[in-house]
Amino acid sequence: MSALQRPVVIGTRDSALALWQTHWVLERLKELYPEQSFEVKHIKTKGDKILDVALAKIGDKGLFTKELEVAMLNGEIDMAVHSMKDLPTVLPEGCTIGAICVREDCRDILISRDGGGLEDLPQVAKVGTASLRRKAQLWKVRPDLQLVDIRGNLQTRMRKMEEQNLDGLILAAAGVKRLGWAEKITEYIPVDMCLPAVGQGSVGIEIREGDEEIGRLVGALNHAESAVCVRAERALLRTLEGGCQVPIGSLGRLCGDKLIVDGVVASLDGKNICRDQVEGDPADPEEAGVRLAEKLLQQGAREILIQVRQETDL
Ligand SMILES: NCc1[nH]cc(CCC(=O)O)c1CC(=O)O
Repeated sequence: MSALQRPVVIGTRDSALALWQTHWVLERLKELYPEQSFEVKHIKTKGDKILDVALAKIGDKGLFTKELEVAMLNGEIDMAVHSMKDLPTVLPEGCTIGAICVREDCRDILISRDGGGLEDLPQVAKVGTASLRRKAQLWKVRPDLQLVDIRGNLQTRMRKMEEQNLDGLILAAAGVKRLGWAEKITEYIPVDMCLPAVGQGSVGIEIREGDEEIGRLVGALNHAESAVCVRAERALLRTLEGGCQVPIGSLGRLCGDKLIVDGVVASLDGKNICRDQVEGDPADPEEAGVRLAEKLLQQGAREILIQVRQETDL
């Protein structure tokens, strides 16, 4: 591919994790297109500015992505690098996903003060997580835990764990590993116990719809297997109309020539949990995601979601 006669501008949030992910994308692009010049532009999002309110209460879709999309549609940047899990399932008009990159470990992890796993935490231990999805699923196995809201970027959360005297912290493995803190992980939480967030562990590149040059450039970073799994998960979430404020988890996996998709919808207290699995065709991941969502809705997820929306007042 011939180089564009101008630098290609990559937009990113400025958290340490976002920068790590953006530099990973930048390095891959430079390897692929040594003749092309690139620039990185940092953009603050609403989610980076409002740090003292629980995400479930802000409840705003695109909290970590909107300012980047505006900059992209204005032509200030050519692409935006996101954690797929922060990217809403419906994108603004004019925006599209150019690539879903190879997925890191998709699991949630525990960092505990005493170095043990979930089972070793003392009764009524205080554990930090802001995610309703994690709370609901963990309460099912450890109803005694005090799960306290904790927000901010990864460094902030680690600091708050000390300051607030928490016994543990639940985070996504991908972010912790990317920041080089893998040795702090005291347990990988099995996905059978806690299904990850839709898209967790995968980095996505959003581009302008119809921008063929940029589309070709970033298309090379698409990882077919990861993309199939994440597309199925996103179809499930879109069908359930859940945002980060609703306890929904999902994981797509390729097993031979089959796509296996798991999904969960939970009440806020974790007492009512609806979880199931479907098998689908990797050639049509959306069909599998939608079918699983409909199956869950029939099995009680509809009532759970109505109740969650009332309780979170959104
Ligand atoms: N909600 C914040 C967020 N967005 C993406 C990640 C981790 C990296 C990933 O899932 O790709 C995190 C931190 C966390 O949940 O611990």
